[in-house]
Amino acid sequence: MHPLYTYIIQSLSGLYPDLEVKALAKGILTDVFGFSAVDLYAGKDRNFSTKEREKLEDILSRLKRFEPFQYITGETFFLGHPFYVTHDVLVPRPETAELVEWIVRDYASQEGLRVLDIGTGSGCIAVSLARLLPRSSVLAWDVSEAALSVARRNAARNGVNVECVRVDVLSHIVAMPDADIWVSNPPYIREQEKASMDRNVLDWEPGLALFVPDNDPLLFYRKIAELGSKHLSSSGVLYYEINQAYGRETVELLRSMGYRNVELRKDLSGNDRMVKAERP
Ligand SMILES: C[S@@+](CC[C@H](N)C(=O)[O-])C[C@H]1O[C@@H](n2cnc3c(N)ncnc32)[C@H](O)[C@@H]1O
Repeated sequence: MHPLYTYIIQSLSGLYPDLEVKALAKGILTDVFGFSAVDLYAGKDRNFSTKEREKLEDILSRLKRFEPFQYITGETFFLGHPFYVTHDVLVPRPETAELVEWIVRDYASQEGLRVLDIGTGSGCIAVSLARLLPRSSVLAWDVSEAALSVARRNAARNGVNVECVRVDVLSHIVAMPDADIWVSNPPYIREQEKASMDRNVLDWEPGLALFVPDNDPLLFYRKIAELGSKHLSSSGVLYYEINQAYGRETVELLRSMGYRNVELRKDLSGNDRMVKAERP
């Protein structure tokens, strides 16, 4: 094993689970410093400049403060494709990829769909749907202009068109688009859950993307469903990523608003995570 690999492991040991420390050590040396995995495991030496050494120390000190590795490198992969991430956007999660896969399976044979992604963040959902649904037109909303600029860069990076517009979905919206699919992974963590959250999320990811008031955890789901019941196309479908603690409540909310064929699904970890519902 390369001595730098061992050095990184020693520096981070005890701060993260062992497997994660190993993954970080490999990620730092291969993704950031361009080591090949073979050279790394063979312990093959290569010149490591003073500048590289300084950069490594900077990365380690940021990891010691639990900054997510994706923010340090400025990018991540979602459904196998590269996405820029900054502190203005949530790091895309694997559960969200499962939601995108559900939509793509449902609409595999259809072309020219109109899609609206509400709370687009990095644009991971919007950009992936633009890439995977042939000839679709995709509109992405977010209240954060900084997030929208990341989403625009990600659309360009992945070679797709996504129209990114600043909209506060909780306020009065003047122009509602016609769309066949509405998808949203809105903020859904209650303030009271902060106490049990990992520091890498709590200290570093944008609060605007995460939290809802304790007394109204379904705030975004209700508001978006209200708009959808009037403005989704007549055969339109709503897809949500949800808080695992609120599967039943979200389903009941949508049924009570007249949505049809409401379906709740679990993610790969077995938690209630996604809901699909047809327009009333
Ligand atoms: C949980 S993040 C999801 C980001 C991305 N769609 C994903 O799945 O990784 C929620 C997003 O909703 C945005 N947001 C928060 N409040 C909003 C509002 N009132 N109107 C529109 N977007 C909002 C946040 O800026 C954030 O980007």
